[in-house]
Amino acid sequence: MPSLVSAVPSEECESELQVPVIDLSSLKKGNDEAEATLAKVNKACQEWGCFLVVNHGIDKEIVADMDSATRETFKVSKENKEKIQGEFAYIPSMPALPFLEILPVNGAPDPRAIQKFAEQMWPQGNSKICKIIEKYSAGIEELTREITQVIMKSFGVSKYYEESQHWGLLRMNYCDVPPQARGGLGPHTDHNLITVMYQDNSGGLELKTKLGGKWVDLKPLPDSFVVFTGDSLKAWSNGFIHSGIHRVVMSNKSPRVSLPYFFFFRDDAVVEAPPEFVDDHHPRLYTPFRYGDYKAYCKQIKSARCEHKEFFERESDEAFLENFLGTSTGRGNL
Ligand SMILES: O=C(O)CCC(=O)C(=O)O
Ligand SMILES: [Fe+2]
Repeated sequence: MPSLVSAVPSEECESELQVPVIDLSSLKKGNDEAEATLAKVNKACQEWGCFLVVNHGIDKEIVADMDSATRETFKVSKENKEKIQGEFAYIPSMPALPFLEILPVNGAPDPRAIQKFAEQMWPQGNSKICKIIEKYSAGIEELTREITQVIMKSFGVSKYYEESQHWGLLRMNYCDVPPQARGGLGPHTDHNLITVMYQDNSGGLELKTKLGGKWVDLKPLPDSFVVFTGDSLKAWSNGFIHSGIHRVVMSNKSPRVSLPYFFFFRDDAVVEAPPEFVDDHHPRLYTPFRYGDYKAYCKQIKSARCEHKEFFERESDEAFLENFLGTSTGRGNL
């Protein structure tokens, strides 16, 4: 399979330090253009674990409405936000998450789940915000599935994409840093397959380069979404796909909104690299594991760390996946 080329960052990436921008509309054009875009996606996954998408098909009005709806939602009382409980609960600002609040919209884009969410936030519900979240989350769900398939296609393994194996979670992030302070979200990788994220124009999002470990600004690009490939895809691709360390560092800015849509394996799915990723030169790096076990492992460690301030600043020198599996191997980012 031609895509199995070990990732060595090209000079172009090293010098310009610019995360690749993928024009999704080019995939629907002639074969040559589509092939070139797939090659770019493949390279971005191997070298960066991150890319931006443009011409993705989600109207900018829907995104702008969702940005406003998110700001409106965070204005509700803490008591109401705390009603969001369960596996994915409201997370108030914590010592390791200075000035960041996180609200999951569990069950979106299902309209009944969104209505339940709105009723928890506002006693009378909020049909306007429900409609906005419905439209946005349906769009981002479809886009995320499309991007997942494009990534798999770029590695020649799209036959393994199974609609029912995956699900998504929309989260609202709100970061309000007081004057003279510094805050955000500490360095981490995402544990899911991919994350497709809107960020407003505040800035502050950074990605660590795979080789060299330099922090690169993921500057807001109008009408784009940021895509991170996570630990699950790294394991599933036998280490070919990179899981990029990223963080948010902000000071002296007006409140920042971001909307990550996390795409997961189902808990009982077994994450196992298909044979296309394994050969004599690329032995199997990760023992197959049940995704739910890995998710629980990460959650336990992360929850404990939220209480400790040092985890905001601390460099993520730790590889969750390798520690979970008790291996010390990896391709490139350890
Ligand atoms: O808010 C951001 O820009 C990043 C969020 C993020 O990395 C996460 O929630 O995992
Ligand atoms: Fe993240």
